[in-house]
Amino acid sequence: MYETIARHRLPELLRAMPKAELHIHIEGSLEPELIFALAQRNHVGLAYPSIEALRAAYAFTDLQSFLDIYYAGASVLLTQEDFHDMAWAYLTKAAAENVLHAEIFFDPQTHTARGVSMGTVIQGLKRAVDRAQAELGISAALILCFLRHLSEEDALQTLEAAVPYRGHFIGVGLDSSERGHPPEKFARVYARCRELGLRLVAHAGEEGPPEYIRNALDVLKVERIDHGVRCVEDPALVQRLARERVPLTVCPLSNVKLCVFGTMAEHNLGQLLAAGLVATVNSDDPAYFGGYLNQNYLDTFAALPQLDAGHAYTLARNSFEASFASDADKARWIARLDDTFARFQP
Ligand SMILES: Nc1ncnc2[nH]cnc12
Ligand SMILES: [Zn+2]
Repeated sequence: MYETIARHRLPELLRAMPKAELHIHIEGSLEPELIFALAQRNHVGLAYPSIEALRAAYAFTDLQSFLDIYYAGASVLLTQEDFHDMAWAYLTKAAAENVLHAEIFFDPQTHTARGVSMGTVIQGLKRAVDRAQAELGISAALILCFLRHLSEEDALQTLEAAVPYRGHFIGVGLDSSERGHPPEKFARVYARCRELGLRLVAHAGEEGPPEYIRNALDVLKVERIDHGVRCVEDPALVQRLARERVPLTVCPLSNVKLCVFGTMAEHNLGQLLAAGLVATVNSDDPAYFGGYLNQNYLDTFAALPQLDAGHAYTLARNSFEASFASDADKARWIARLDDTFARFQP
């Protein structure tokens, strides 16, 4: 229906279209400038002498090489104000990119292991979420992620520490080092999360095999898969994901920076959409991977010639439909999306 919109208008359209972001680690939005400012404010020492030296270290060979530097960057976060400032900086940028709704991951174990309380993390983030709704008109919700390189016992204790703040987050996810830490390692903690009525997602099929995607669905009973790009290695799984309309939160710039794909031209987003999957575009860790949400859309569409305005519409619509927002909010946002595309029609 929108294929008639000229290719040269795509960048303008991609920027203007309303969209949701469903895969953003808030600690991955921490820009080097803010890392240095918070280090100074909190008297925390850093391993890098300057902002430029830190940024120069952002050359990753795989997920683990990134995670090592990402956890080091998060060490400057100590107070509620720090968590607020980090999330506020992200939400300000997202609102300027026509993101109407963001579902934001946070990694409490990264902070509680350093002696920062669960309340400090969650209340600081929640203040930014509430302020962004009031001052920027952007809707946001928090998703607590368990670190999969740690034990399930640690995840269970983390969940119990978060229960007093149950009203401040909508769901749980699973992130960090994927290989060697399969979803079934977290079966009991996800069962407890289901009892608590939390929404469930998990990273799977980023570096891990298609079996991790299957087990995230069958054992953890997740509602969305974060990344999931390796599903294409298992055609029966692709068929199932399409039939059951399981959303995939794909992160193109991340995938290239972490060498999941050699170049953006080799990314399989076009293949996922052609297979009828409910794929979405997301930024993952924008401060580390070279761009926020619109840059992900722009670079992907520039590199994949088969993607046109019809795909842009599908991706934006998928982002709303795959969100955990109310049906009324989804309908309102999709109406705004339709209005934007109508303006671009020849
Ligand atoms: N891309 C990613 N995969 C797994 N864990 C992460 N934590 C932050 N970004 C991540
Ligand atoms: Zn991620």
